[in-house]
Amino acid sequence: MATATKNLSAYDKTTIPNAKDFRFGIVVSEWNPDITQGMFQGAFDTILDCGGIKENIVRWNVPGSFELIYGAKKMQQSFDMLDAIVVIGSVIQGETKHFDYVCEAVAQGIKDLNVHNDIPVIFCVLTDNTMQQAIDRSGGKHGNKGSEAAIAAIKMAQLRKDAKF
Ligand SMILES: Nc1c(NC[C@H](O)[C@H](O)[C@H](O)CO)[nH]c(=O)[nH]c1=O
Ligand SMILES: CC(=O)[C@@H](O)COP(=O)(O)O
Repeated sequence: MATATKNLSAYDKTTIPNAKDFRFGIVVSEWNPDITQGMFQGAFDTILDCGGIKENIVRWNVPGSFELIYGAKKMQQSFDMLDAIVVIGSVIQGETKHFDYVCEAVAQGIKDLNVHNDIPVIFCVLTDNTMQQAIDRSGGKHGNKGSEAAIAAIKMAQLRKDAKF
């Protein structure tokens, strides 16, 4: 289903686990900061709306989306009690193929963290053709991908908790 046919911020709280006991890490890229800050706010607000506690949310910033990989890895090594991590980035097509390499590298790197480590890392990285597409998906007409990512983080934290018993 294309984003254009759904609202990224829509969720039914009755279907979401309570987030009160979960601790979240959020790594935020500083490229396209208005976009990434909008997604951070969406994620932060959604976690609190679902019962999360602001003191249980830690935020680190990194220079660009490529650095989300290392930032998430080091966050896992620095905090042994996190239940899920959300990485937030906005990659927008420029004149060259750099967009392709950054997007592929970040997707593969975050995938690898999920494969090799025990903390779910949620991929909240917009890969847009234009700034308007990014605006539309970070609190604009298509909702907020940060909210969608927060819901995924809560659900995966619960899955990880349930899997231990
Ligand atoms: N063009 C964008 C970048 N490029 C920077 C890379 O992510 C990286 O920081 C650099 O190559 C140094 O390693 N990053 C974004 O997040 N968004 C872009 O649109
Ligand atoms: C995704 C990028 O790195 C890109 O925005 C950089 O722009 P350009 O391809 O024009 O150098």
